Amino acid sequence: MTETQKRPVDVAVGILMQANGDVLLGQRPEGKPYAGYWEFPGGKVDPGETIFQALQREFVEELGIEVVSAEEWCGIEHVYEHAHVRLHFFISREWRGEPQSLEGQAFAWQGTVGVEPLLPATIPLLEWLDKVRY
Ligand SMILES: Nc1nc2c([nH]c(=O)n2[C@H]2C[C@H](O)[C@@H](COP(=O)(O)OP(=O)(O)OP(=O)(O)O)O2)c(=O)[nH]1
Repeated sequence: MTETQKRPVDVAVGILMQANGDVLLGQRPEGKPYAGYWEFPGGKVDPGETIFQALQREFVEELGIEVVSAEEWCGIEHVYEHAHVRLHFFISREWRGEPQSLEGQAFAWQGTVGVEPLLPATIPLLEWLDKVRY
């Protein structure tokens, strides 16, 4: 087992949920592992940050959005070839700003999620999400 597989990396992931249940997904940009795959916006937690602070930072950097509040929803661990990740999913219904493509990525509001491919660790979330959508 390699070093990257042994040590899980914390990742903050945010699901922005509109009043009608639509959620925001983004497409991973070129140059990252799984480029072109769809995901919920987020990224790795930096040293010294709380997971929620990382979530807020990533949303500003990627989308120009200020996440005002979010509730921690569920956690998933997944071992990829490139990393062992511990994903912390938050649901936010309170944010400021409209999403902008600050890293050149595509994004889309989706009801029943129809974009693909999705990052493998995120796929099971969609079924659970349908239960809390409204
Ligand atoms: N944002 C996000 N990451 C996910 C999801 N599902 C999933 O398996 N991941 C994984 C993919 C990556 O291995 C990891 C996120 O790391 P990343 O490389 O995108 O993070 P980052 O933006 O901090 O990247 P960088 O600064 O290192 O370029 O979490 C998801 O739904 N959203």
